[in-house]
Amino acid sequence: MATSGTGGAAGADATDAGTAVALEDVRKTYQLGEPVHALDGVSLEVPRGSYTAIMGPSGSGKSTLMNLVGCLDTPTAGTVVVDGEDVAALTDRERTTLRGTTVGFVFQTFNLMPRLTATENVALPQLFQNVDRDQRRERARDLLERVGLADRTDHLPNELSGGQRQRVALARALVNDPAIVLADEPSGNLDTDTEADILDLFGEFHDAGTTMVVVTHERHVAERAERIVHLLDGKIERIEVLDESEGQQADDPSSRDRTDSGADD
Ligand SMILES: Nc1ncnc2c1ncn2[C@@H]1O[C@H](COP(=O)(O)OP(=O)(O)OP(=O)(O)O)[C@@H](O)[C@H]1O
Repeated sequence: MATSGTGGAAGADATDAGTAVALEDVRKTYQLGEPVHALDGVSLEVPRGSYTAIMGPSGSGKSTLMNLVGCLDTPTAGTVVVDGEDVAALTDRERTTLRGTTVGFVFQTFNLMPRLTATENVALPQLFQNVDRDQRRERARDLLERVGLADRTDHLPNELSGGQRQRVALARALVNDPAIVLADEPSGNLDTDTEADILDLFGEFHDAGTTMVVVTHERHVAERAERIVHLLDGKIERIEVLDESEGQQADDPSSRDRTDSGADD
């Protein structure tokens, strides 16, 4: 299950209960003067409960891909299916609901509310979940403790360091226990110890069944995943299967370091 063995069959499996995210021949073109083909025919299946890293040079389309999977944007062509839903077929309201309940998004810019404390920021997404105030605060404080901020719960964002803000954003992304966590450069601002704590936390969520998709420039961060999708010029260059922990790919040398034919035109 660590990788799609069938390449271009993403669409066929799009509503498969075992698939968290399916992209089929996805294109995203920005029209700013000269058209920019940020994604140029990407097909990818992300199995439920898997841990995927996305790597690639600056401008290769990583953030564009994450925005599509996070239901923040729609493709120019092709289909994006998240948790069984074709994102393009949803109304704005349905897309917002899917984003709020199924996906936890850790942005490169943290988007914290400046006038809310760390606890209030983390508790915010639960407002849409019918959780009462005390429970919201308790859950938020618990997560802040898990990201190492037990002593900063009442601080405002501008009273926190960049790395601490990053951890508040992470706690907020996890607060609704989303089925899919998307993280764009999650450890960019963190010192080595904090980074290790965050990556351990990702590992815990993955062990508990959460689907993890992490964009990173750092090889050691990517190596926490089961596979690395390498993007180049808006296309999947290759998919590298790591999968040390599961052992299920160990007998299948053909699945290592291979090119996913479904990703190519
Ligand atoms: N809103 C936009 N309007 C126009 N062009 C855009 C827009 N967003 C991204 N692009 C262009 O699309 C391409 C892919 O950008 P994207 O942000 O997805 O790359 P990336 O791999 O995430 O890069 P980085 O590692 O630098 O964050 C780039 O050439 C970028 O300039």
